[in-house]
Amino acid sequence: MAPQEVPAEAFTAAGKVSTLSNTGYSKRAYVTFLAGNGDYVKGVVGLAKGLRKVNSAYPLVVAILPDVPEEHREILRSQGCIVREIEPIYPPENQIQFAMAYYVINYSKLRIWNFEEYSKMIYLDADIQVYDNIDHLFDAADGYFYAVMDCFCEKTWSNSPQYSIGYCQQCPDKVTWPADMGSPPPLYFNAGMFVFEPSRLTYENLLETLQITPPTLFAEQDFLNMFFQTTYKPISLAYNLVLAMLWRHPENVELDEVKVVHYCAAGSKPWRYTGKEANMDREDIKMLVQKWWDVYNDASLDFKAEDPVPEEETFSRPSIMASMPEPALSYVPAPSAA
Ligand SMILES: O=c1ccn([C@@H]2O[C@H](COP(=O)(O)OP(=O)(O)O)[C@@H](O)[C@H]2O)c(=O)[nH]1
Ligand SMILES: OC[C@H]1O[C@H](O[C@@H]2[C@@H](O)[C@H](O)[C@@H](O)[C@H](O)[C@@H]2O)[C@H](O)[C@@H](O)[C@H]1O
Ligand SMILES: [Mn+2]
Repeated sequence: MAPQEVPAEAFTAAGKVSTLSNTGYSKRAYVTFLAGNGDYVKGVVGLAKGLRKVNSAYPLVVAILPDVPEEHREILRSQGCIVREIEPIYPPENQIQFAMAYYVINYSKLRIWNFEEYSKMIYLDADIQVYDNIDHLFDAADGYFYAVMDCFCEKTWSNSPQYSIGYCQQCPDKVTWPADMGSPPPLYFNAGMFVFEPSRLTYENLLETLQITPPTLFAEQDFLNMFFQTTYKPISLAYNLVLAMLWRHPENVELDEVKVVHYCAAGSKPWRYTGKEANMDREDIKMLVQKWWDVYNDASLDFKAEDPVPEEETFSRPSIMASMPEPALSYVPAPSAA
């Protein structure tokens, strides 16, 4: 276990915040994000079925942008998802060009901090699959932001200072950080999976801070790393295997112990996998893509009428909250990101 990781026992019963499963104000849920009318909806369906397969005790909330078509919303409801429409969020209008265009849509993820009827949530990208039960992560101590450390070695990082000197936090001793570049970057997480506590106050701080934070390469992932730098707790990569780790840092990966797989490497999205991109012809990649399809195609994992019905899609906030206006935000209808 890398020294910086939170020991597994941190998630044991000791210090459990609440024994109520999902009633009252200690509700818990998984949450993902869906934008556009493209095929990421398949990712969400796969995730909903994967969570059912591992007998998760908690529902899956899907935060959707207005451009998600009704047909896709219906598919998600029929799979037992709680569908919640959110408004897009863009960084300051005049600075969007500094983030890689593809990622700008991901700033809208920040809306999930406003789902305050939940006390704890686990965010999962739609290109993630859960192969072992991870409900115990909900018992992690409050007050921290839990996520898995990312890797800086893929080409997507080519415009970053880390990449330019061949530094990666996954092997910090390989290339020492040069003194003339200041102190080494703080531990940096992949924002495709994280454990967090929704809160109106945090939500407003996030949005206010965003308005004065120039966008950078990895858009909301960079922003979240800055915002949660002092409360970030690294957890084992078993909870978010960024696929590039298989060829960039195989010595850090114990594939048999991986619970969550993140299909973020170029060409690895199962629903559009061709096997033609770099590394996509690896046997482990082919196995993991097939594993995703096995869940997606398993009709026995479809939501059934006798399954516990997900909570209402809308909720009544205590009166004081209902009267609080949404913070003024400049946003434009999001382009379909699909
Ligand atoms: O057209 C899109 C692009 C992205 N996403 C959502 O935004 C997340 C982040 O994008 P992606 O996973 O492609 O980024 P990566 O992890 O590959 O960098 C996805 O998992 C989806 O949940 C989406 O719904 N539609
Ligand atoms: O908007 C920025 C995105 O940044 C992250 O993806 C990156 C990161 O994983 C790099 O390390 C990879 O090299 C790269 O391929 C991949 O796209 C998150 O997974 C995604 O949810 C989202 O936050
Ligand atoms: Mn992803």
